[in-house]
Amino acid sequence: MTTAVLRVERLCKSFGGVHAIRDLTFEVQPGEVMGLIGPNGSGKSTTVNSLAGLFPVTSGEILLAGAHIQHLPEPERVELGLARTFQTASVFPEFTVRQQITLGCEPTLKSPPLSSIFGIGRHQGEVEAIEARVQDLLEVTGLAAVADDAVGTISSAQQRFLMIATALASEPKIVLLDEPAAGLVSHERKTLSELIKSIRDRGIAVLVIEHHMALIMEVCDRIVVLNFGSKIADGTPAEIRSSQAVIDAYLGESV
Ligand SMILES: Nc1ncnc2c1ncn2[C@@H]1O[C@H](COP(=O)(O)OP(=O)(O)OP(=O)(O)O)[C@@H](O)[C@H]1O
Repeated sequence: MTTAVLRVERLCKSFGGVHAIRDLTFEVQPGEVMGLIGPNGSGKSTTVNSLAGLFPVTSGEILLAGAHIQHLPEPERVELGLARTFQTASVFPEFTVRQQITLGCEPTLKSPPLSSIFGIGRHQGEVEAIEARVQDLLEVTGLAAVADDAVGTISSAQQRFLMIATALASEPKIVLLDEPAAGLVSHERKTLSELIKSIRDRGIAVLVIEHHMALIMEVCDRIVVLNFGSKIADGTPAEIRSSQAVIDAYLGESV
């Protein structure tokens, strides 16, 4: 039996009297794309933020490739193979696209912090490997043409792809994508769905939060549905589409 890349067990997170996540259990298998959907306020972002270590959980367990991570700070989770993107682009506008992705490689380096950008104290053996990794990510995310442009000058869609490239630079076992399609137009969403599939084809698991149902139904192998912080369904896109509980809580008759 393969070990799940991510296992969430009986997770609870409360903010004062607000129970944002209640007793949530699910698994993501290696190389699987899992969608996390639900109405506004159902607990999706709280789940991703809890997994990434943005704040402590109230109770429950989080296992990354079989190891408990719920007590670890965010940077250690990244080093162990859990990467994420944010709903809003959080980048350094004065850096070039290439530098921004290079910075994403830092958690995997033996050299001192920021040596990948400033070139001081770098292990020579790492230099070529990093450059090759960054070039590969520029190409896979469609950013090669703007590699040497300042981050602040590229389009908002390109900034979204840059966030994914930066997350992938840490060579994760799983990447958490928080509303990656927000603000994208149709042809950009198509590029995004191809990118998500190519991430899976590299053996990296993906957990994606998204309100754009056509994208979710197309790219996901499995979908977990939340409502009021609790899981109300877990199944294939076809199963989710026909679940009466999901239709009642979230989808309506629209898909
Ligand atoms: N930092 C916080 N402090 C207090 N309450 C919070 C906090 N973050 C989230 N909540 C509450 O937790 C619940 C779940 O919110 P969350 O943002 O996780 O939902 P969501 O499914 O991601 O919603 P959306 O689709 O609108 O992004 C909501 O009731 C929200 O008001």
